[in-house]
Amino acid sequence: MAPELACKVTAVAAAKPATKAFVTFLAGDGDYWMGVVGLAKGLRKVGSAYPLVVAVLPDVPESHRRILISQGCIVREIVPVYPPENQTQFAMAYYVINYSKLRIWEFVEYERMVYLDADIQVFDNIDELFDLPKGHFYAVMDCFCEKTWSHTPQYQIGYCQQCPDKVTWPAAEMGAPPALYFNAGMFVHEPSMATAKALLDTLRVSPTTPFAEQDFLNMFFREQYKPIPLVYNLVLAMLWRHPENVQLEKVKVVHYCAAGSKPWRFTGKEANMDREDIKILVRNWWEIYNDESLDFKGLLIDADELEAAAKKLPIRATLVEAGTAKYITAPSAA
Ligand SMILES: O=c1ccn([C@@H]2O[C@H](COP(=O)(O)OP(=O)(O)O)[C@@H](O)[C@H]2O)c(=O)[nH]1
Ligand SMILES: OC[C@H]1O[C@H](O[C@@H]2[C@@H](O)[C@H](O)[C@@H](O)[C@H](O)[C@@H]2O)[C@H](O)[C@@H](O)[C@H]1O
Ligand SMILES: [Mn+2]
Repeated sequence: MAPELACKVTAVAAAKPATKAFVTFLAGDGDYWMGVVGLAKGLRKVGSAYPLVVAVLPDVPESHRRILISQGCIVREIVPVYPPENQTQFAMAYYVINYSKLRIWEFVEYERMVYLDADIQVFDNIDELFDLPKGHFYAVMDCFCEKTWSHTPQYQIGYCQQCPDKVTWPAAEMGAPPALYFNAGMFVHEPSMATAKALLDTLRVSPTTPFAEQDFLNMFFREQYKPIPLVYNLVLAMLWRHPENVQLEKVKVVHYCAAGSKPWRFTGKEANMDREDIKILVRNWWEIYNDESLDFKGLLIDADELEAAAKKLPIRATLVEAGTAKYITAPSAA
């Protein structure tokens, strides 16, 4: 075996198994796979040391799974989680599938994971999040000012946790103000079968609510929740709702969650989508998505082995066959 290859293989073989990883969620046969590819390339661009796991529902087509594997992702199929009898109108009808995110607590081969929605892009290295003290649930505070919150008392009186002094919470009439509430598009968690079971057992007896699994996670982790700075999950509405809280040049993670802001289907026609800052953020997403230098290079594998990989076997092994020195590097930054 060529000496330079031997050291490569040794280096890979010696690499510790990944006990930390980013994880995202993919459902359906629509275009969110483009968000996952963008995220995988973004994490590679910032030189993250951890792989990207993609929890896919059974309805994600093989063709999309192959694309994700070719970008170095570790594809894991999950069993869908359906909420109890659906008594409520979700803020967005498709939110019903988002309860399946809860399966990522079952990924117990990882001791720590950072969850990122597929409509998120990472523009600066955030690996430090994996080393935050254990025992807490870390996520960024959300904003209550968008119309999607019109069902809530805080929206009706113009109260938002992002500016608690602007409209004082009328405790006398309305009791205690709402607990700090996080956006569930990004969070740091510790997989555990006990937590996974407790989540599903609790879900079974919890009423569904407009923000689906986001509301549920806020209720479940209410005592452990620790806010982390907004730079780790810029919910786009903050740009026009609370610009005083945003220093865009310091933002590390952008969450394209505002209506009409998904970069891969951006038209610029919806409210606020004609803003210069939004157009720049969408352009920045596309620059990463289209950058071929960020494509995953480490996969030297023929079709039948890709077939095996597409059957959700995580690619971590080093395959070296005498004669045909083929090897797969463990996905580094996804
Ligand atoms: O058709 C869909 C809708 C949602 N998602 C996943 O569910 C997450 C939450 O949905 P979304 O980000 O659209 O919600 P928002 O943050 O905009 O409220 C997405 O980021 C994807 O990871 C998906 O894979 N396919
Ligand atoms: O299923 C509920 C979803 O709720 C959240 O999105 C909302 C929330 O951020 C609101 O505050 C915004 O107003 C809204 O635009 C945005 O879509 C999460 O981002 C998403 O991952 C998912 O949990
Ligand atoms: Mn999102």
